[in-house]
Amino acid sequence: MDEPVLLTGAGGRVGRAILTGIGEAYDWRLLDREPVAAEFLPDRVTDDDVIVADVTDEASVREAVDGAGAVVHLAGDPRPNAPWDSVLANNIDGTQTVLSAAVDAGVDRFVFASSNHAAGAYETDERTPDMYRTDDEFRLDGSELPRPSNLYGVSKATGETLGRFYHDHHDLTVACVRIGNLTKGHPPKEYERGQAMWLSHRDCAHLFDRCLRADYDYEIVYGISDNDRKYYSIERAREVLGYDPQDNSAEYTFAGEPKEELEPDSA
Ligand SMILES: NC(=O)C1=CN([C@@H]2O[C@H](COP(=O)(O)OP(=O)(O)OC[C@H]3O[C@@H](n4cnc5c(N)ncnc54)[C@H](O)[C@@H]3O)[C@@H](O)[C@H]2O)C=CC1
Ligand SMILES: O=C1O[C@H](COP(=O)(O)O)[C@@H](O)[C@H](O)[C@H]1O
Repeated sequence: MDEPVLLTGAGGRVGRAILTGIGEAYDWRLLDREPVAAEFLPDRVTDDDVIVADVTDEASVREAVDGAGAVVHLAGDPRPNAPWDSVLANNIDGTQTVLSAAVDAGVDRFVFASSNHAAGAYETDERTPDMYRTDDEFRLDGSELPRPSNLYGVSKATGETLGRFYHDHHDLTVACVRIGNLTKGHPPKEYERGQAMWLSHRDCAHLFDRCLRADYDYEIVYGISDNDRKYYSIERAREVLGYDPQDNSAEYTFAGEPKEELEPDSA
């Protein structure tokens, strides 16, 4: 891509994973309401490319998106127990502000950080905990209707719908990534659900790279590594985006230790 990519929420956990993995592959504009730590800034990023602003501040967002070819929109309140006033402002109004500015600026594609919590209510008492286990065949694939776990999940389902609206009416290419549970170095410890939806840092960066490069129209995909335990299908992401994850929570013990290091030396 020749034009810059605007990354909102650049200083957060997902933003840092993306910048660490593919920071040198694009010309970035980074927007966050907090300063982005210098250690995560790609080499070519200058002070002019870093915007400290809120995504609900329309004038700042319009300036940030001007001339960008794509937007990766991460900024928002990530707390599953976030209150309505926060998700309404940061997640719903913020996403609409960025989408609206993006189409007005002629941006071609928009990659949205949705969440497992947009569909968390499929995890019924009858299905859990079996669905978190390797031998269970239940799968969600992104074609199902949203069933949010909480108001945060409602805000993510709303972001997906806003993306659909701007795709249908303004021809914007949109990918909504229902991110599972991103942790660095190892899967969430002693947490079956978290290990079923683990997204490693390198698979996260690779998936967002594929969202920026692949040819598609509007997609909802799950963002998890290739975990043996899984209840989210990653087949659509493989087929349409060319996602080829390298990590699997089964390569770690339940306590989060890499199994390889525990195996006796075979030499
Ligand atoms: N970390 C995870 O496992 C998952 C994350 N997500 C989504 O990914 C996105 C990023 O999440 P994380 O990096 O984990 O969260 P984070 O809290 O580490 O990062 C969010 C970043 O966005 C910024 N931000 C928040 N509200 C803003 C606003 N109104 N204007 C400008 N900047 C704002 C924050 O300053 C922060 O740097 C969120 O939308 C979250 O809902 C979804 C599923 C799982
Ligand atoms: O959307 C999100 O989901 C992950 C996983 O959810 P959890 O309920 O298992 O913790 C969460 O860690 C992350 O903060 C959130 O943004």
